[in-house]
Amino acid sequence: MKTISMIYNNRENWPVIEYLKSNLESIFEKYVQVNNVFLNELKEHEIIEGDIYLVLFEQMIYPLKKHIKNFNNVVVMTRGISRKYINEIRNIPNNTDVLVVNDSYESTIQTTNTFYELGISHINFIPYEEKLDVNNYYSDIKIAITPDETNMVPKFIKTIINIGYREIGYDTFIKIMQKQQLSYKSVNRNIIKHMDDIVEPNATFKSNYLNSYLKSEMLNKIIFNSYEGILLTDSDYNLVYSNEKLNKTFNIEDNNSEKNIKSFMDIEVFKKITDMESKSKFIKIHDENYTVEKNNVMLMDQIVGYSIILRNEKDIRELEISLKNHLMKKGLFAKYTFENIIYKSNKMLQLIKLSKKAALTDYTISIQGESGTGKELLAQSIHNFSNRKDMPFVAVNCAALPETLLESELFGYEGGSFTGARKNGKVGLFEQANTGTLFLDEIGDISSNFQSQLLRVIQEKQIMRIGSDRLINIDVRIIVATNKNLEEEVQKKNFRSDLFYRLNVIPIEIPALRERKEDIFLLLENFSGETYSNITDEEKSAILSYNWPGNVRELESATNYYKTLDEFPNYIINKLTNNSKKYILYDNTYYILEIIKDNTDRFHGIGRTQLTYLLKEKGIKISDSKVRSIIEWLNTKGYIETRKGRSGNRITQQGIDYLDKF
Ligand SMILES: Nc1ncnc2c1ncn2[C@@H]1O[C@H](COP(=O)(O)OP(=O)(O)OP(=O)(O)O)[C@@H](O)[C@H]1O
Repeated sequence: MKTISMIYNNRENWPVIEYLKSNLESIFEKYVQVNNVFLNELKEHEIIEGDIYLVLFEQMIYPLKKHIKNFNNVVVMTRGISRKYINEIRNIPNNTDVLVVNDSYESTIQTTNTFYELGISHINFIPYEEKLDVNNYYSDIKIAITPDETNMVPKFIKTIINIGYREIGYDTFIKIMQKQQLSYKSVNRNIIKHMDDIVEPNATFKSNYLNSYLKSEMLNKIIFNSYEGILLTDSDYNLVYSNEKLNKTFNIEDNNSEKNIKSFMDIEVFKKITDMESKSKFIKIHDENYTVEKNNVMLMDQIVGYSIILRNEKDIRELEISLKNHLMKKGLFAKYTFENIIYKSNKMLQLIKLSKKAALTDYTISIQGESGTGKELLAQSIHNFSNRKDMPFVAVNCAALPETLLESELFGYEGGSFTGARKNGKVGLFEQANTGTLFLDEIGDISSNFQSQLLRVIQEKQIMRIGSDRLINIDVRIIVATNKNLEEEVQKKNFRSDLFYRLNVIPIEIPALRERKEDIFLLLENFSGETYSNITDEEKSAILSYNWPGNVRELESATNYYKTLDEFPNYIINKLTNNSKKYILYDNTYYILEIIKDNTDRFHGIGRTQLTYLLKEKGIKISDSKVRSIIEWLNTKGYIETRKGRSGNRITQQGIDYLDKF
């Protein structure tokens, strides 16, 4: 709490003394204590205590010389006039003589000056002097203005405009506030309210104050509540500003400015911060990890201070998680990174090197590759490696949607713009992907009309929702993918060449799996897990010689098949044996299906026990649980039907067709 010493000559005008005290207290509330000091009661060299010495007139400063130590804290009070009386004064006819009466000659002059400074000059203000009020000196004057000193107005004057006690001017409050760092929210609010009530000569001052207050409030809102700790110091590391987060980190009581930051930091932390040469550094503070960024504040070529920003690793992670959660909830999230791409081949190594470089740019990337080669996996990895990784990743399969739907999905629409449209309209995927990445899969399949629309969006970086005439700016990185050869499509005139060149800025071609056989076993090992060691050499050579038209996706499903049934599908093994019946050795599924077929007519089907018996009879060693799982798989494929009771398992037409393929 600060003390304001209000200096008066004497106690004569007690109501004003009380009034001014309450005026000060109404603005500074609990933050100040007001003491009245009367010059005529002070002893010879008596020192007045106080953080601020508030005097009514400049003339009072001189007598204070003997009683105060620090003249920096003397403030001369300005006074304003309540707005409600001004119009009454303005309505006085031109050139009228008006007597101004106040309790002392000094205050009478001060009041008169205030009127002139407020631009009221159409009347003649005559300052009242008691000693002249003899011999009808003022007898021609008919109107008097007084700040509540009506009893001092000569009796013959009938019209008195009482403007009430003059209030303390807002510039006085602001001076006190700035000198004593009393810039509390409620104090600022009180001053602004007070400004509306009184008129003061210095109107520009008022608007400047209001603007700077609004600006600082806005900055405060952003900076003060930031999740980052923000600290501003002078060049000697004395605190100039700290926001709430920083105050909490270091337990700083508010408005502790002019303190050296050393006073609230551990010496090691202080040293690390002051010694910092690089812009950013990791520092442990109270056992938590922070990244600290320090920047010089320059004036001409001199360092006048430092701005220091602290980010708690935990907060950054939480922020990332909450953004990711939000995007995940909305499905706008890329799951895969380059770490998830399994490869060994040099071809893939080069491709990943190129993709990583491309990821760091904002150029459009065009991925070409057969189905199942990992185009979406690569697109997601590129997004997660790019600067947009914390922003949305939106994938659209262009071949899966009819043209009109694709258009409304991508561009969105205004409410009620077509039949069946949602009432409130729809935000398109371009907008949802804003600041992130849009992955357009199967781009080779879009209609020529849609090709034109897409070209426009890519060129203009703006979209317009269907049914709207408002352009929306978008900042989206586009990755397209196709299993078609787009160059050939351009030659065949199925794809616009201008769009092709726009999309093909960085072309990446993923080789088919058969063109990078080195990757096959590594992928197989990853997909099969523990069961990898059970895979026989014959199976491996079959896998290697198979040409994998479905690429990695097909290898993944074949491995899942193996994990369930302990063997690979016939069509893979068959390739090795070149259509010879030897495959049966490797393929119990085929053998079981054949037995079921042979038994379907005779017994209307065959039970599992009987089946296992027949298998054993033929010298095939197979566990009961294995037979069960093969039966289940054949059922799910629709190759057999399993009925309860004795009729057991029967082959279906589909099963017969499947067998016929071999
Ligand atoms: N190199 C790889 N490492 C690990 N998994 C892979 C690899 N390549 C592809 N895959 C996996 O194969 C499957 C198919 O990949 P993806 O969907 O990315 O292929 P695509 O080329 O986009 O297919 P389509 O053309 O059919 O859309 C996915 O499960 C993916 O995780």
